[in-house]
Amino acid sequence: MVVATQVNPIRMEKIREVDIPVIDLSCSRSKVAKLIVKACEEYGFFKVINHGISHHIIKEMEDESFEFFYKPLPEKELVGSANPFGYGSKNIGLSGDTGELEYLLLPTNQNAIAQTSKFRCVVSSYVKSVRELACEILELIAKGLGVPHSLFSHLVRHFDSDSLLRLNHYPPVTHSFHHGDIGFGEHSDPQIITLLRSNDAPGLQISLRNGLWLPVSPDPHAFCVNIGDILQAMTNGRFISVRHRAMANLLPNQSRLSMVFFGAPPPEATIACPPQLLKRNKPIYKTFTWSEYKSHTYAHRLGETRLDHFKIT
Ligand SMILES: O=C(O)CCC(=O)C(=O)O
Ligand SMILES: [Fe+2]
Repeated sequence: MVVATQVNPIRMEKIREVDIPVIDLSCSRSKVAKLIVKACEEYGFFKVINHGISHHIIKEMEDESFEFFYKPLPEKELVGSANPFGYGSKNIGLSGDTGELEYLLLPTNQNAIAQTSKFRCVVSSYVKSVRELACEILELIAKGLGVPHSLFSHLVRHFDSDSLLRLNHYPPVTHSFHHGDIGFGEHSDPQIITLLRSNDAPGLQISLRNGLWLPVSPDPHAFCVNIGDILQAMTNGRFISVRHRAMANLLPNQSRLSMVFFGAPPPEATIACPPQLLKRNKPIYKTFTWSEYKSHTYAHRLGETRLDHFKIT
């Protein structure tokens, strides 16, 4: 006897709820190291809480940033255009990309921020704290991967490290903008690691492997951490340099501010996957210097997958 199977005419597809990993840095180092490596492999993105950076340092940096952005345009322009450091509005980079934001690019090396004004003092203590947190995270990654402790962090601690602080201000857009309009276009960050802190206005989204965009809920008490292209190259593609974007700020009365630290190598550092991480695999990427990578990045559009150019074919 043949029993007819009942076919449900409506096929329900359960879209898996994706939770962004939130990692509590006050847990044991070995547990945290494992969780971070897993997050870097699955998403290239996670949040950290209990990170140890004082609320006071973050708040002062936020207040000073708003004070700068609320100045009249001619005053903001006095700091020079954002090439390589200074003020920019709407134009992102030199290849024609634009966005619904204004921003300030600041150097992070000790000499450049010799303390002469309140603003520079505040930047200096924020950078010091966030650089230390970035290096701690890189050391936890090294532990999780079983490679020497300072394999990645020494590049960011190096005196000539090309690390950068970027302050992004997304004022509320006033004209004909719609839900879904972009504030800062899709890209991956070229450096080693990025630590982003935003105020409580939403906007950041990350791209999942299946091509869906996942909004990241704002949390002023957490830092968002994302893997950059250099760490994808140094792990031979094991870690994902996550593609992300920021949506235009449609809030009627609230500005969005993101303060973004990019941990970068010194210009002449050679970037290659160390033998311990290659195991028996062939290297995917050619060896290059950070300065070569940066030149390539700046000569191309924001949305390009710039690391592909360095693939061994
Ligand atoms: O403001 C944001 O949330 C994203 C900014 C960003 O991706 C960047 O500055 O590289
Ligand atoms: Fe970014």
